[in-house]
Amino acid sequence: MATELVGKMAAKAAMATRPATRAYVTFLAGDGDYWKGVVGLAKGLRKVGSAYPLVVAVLPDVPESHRRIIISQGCIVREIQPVYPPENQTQFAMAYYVIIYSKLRIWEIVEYERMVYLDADIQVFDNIDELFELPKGHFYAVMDCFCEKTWSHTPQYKIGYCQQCPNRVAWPTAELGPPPALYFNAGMFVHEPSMATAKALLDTLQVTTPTPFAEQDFLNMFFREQYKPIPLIYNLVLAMLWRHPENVQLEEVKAVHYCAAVHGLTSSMALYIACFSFPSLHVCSARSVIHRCRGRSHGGTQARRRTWTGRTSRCWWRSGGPSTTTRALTSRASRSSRPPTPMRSRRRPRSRCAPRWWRPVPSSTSRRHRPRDPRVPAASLQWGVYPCISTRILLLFRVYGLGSVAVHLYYATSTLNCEEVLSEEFHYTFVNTRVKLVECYRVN
Ligand SMILES: O=c1ccn([C@@H]2O[C@H](COP(=O)(O)OP(=O)(O)O)[C@@H](O)[C@H]2O)c(=O)[nH]1
Ligand SMILES: OC[C@H]1O[C@H](O[C@@H]2[C@@H](O)[C@H](O)[C@@H](O)[C@H](O)[C@@H]2O)[C@H](O)[C@@H](O)[C@H]1O
Repeated sequence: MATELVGKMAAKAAMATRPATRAYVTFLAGDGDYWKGVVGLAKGLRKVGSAYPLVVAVLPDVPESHRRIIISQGCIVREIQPVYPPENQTQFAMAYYVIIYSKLRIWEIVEYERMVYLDADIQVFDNIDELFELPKGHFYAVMDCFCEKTWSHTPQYKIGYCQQCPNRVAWPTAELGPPPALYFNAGMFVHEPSMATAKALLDTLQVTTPTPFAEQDFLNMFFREQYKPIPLIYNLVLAMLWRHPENVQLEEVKAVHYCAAVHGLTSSMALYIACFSFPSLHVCSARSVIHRCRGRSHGGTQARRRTWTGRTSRCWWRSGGPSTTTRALTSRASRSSRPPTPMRSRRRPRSRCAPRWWRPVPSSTSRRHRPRDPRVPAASLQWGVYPCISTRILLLFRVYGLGSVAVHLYYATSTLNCEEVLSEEFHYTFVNTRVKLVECYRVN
């Protein structure tokens, strides 16, 4: 507690002395729940002792009530005008991407000589102020992944090529020409606002055919020469966990991007909404679901049926470990009955690079000899998962309190060590029709 207080005082002092030429910036549009993501982002940046303010570029349609809340969290609200792409028949990957071109307005916030843009569905778990010290003249962002279904319109997806794992499927240069240029995720980037750049962006946009990933595709085209990849610890797109776990050093992750986290889990969302409105609903623990899954594991060789137990490693969230609520939920939940019907993935999981931190543990290895991470609730240490479970995500939740759902996420994939995930509690908020994970730090 004392260190946190010192961190905050240091951050306030640093903020007071440093010229306000640097700031984080996010984008907020509409009257949906994205403001909650902004609140979570503001709390996260404060909690990690960031020395710079958070500017929120809001479209005119953001209600006054939402603006007041984000201002109360110390954000600087800056209204921007919408930017629309030229009229075109192109289908965006997501219908609402049409408004996200307005993100380009942040180049007009020229009172800052350098800004770090973060989507409102990003949460920061460690200080990332060092990004402001990167050499000027480049566009810094994290490489994206092409493996989610949202990429099904691309040749990369069709042949199973991904820049995150270029050796898995070689790019067929003979048929398709040179491989695609490195492509970044536009949920986080470091940029230098300037009216000249803003004008060049908006003028170029008016003569550029819109594409499925809207402003992300556009920015990748515009900054193709200046783009410099930075480590994924600054923008861990959740899909990386089940697509390229070998590229993820969980203990190093500083910012998590909750996009593509629960695409297409419509029945689970319906389940959430049901629970969301019946506050006393209590659902089972991951453990009973795993036992149930064991009976359902599909395919896979006998060798693969061994119980694998990921090593006990630090959970991502540098908190002091799960709250008492988590422990209570974990232990209490383990007594509950019928688990929800596990989701089945519609597609057979793509061949994956072998996950790094998994290692086969002979069944004789008793739990006694496994190192115990004190921050991970005891219950979750007993869980191993069969790598061949095809179910992608089993969501277990208990509704409590006013409108927040404490969720114990269990990714029943062959790649994720459930200990890392189960050791944390999330607050779900509903962001439009897509459930997003936003860990909202409690109001301090
Ligand atoms: O209705 C919307 C849709 C998007 N956004 C903003 O645009 C960003 C990008 O949208 P989204 O996170 O849905 O994109 P994803 O990374 O999930 O594709 C969000 O994080 C918000 O900051 C918003 O404020 N309102
Ligand atoms: O407008 C296009 C968006 O493109 C990016 O999201 C994508 C990308 O992450 C894909 O890799 C996922 O598969 C996909 O689900 C997700 O929507 C940015 O994060 C977001 O800010 C925004 O620019």
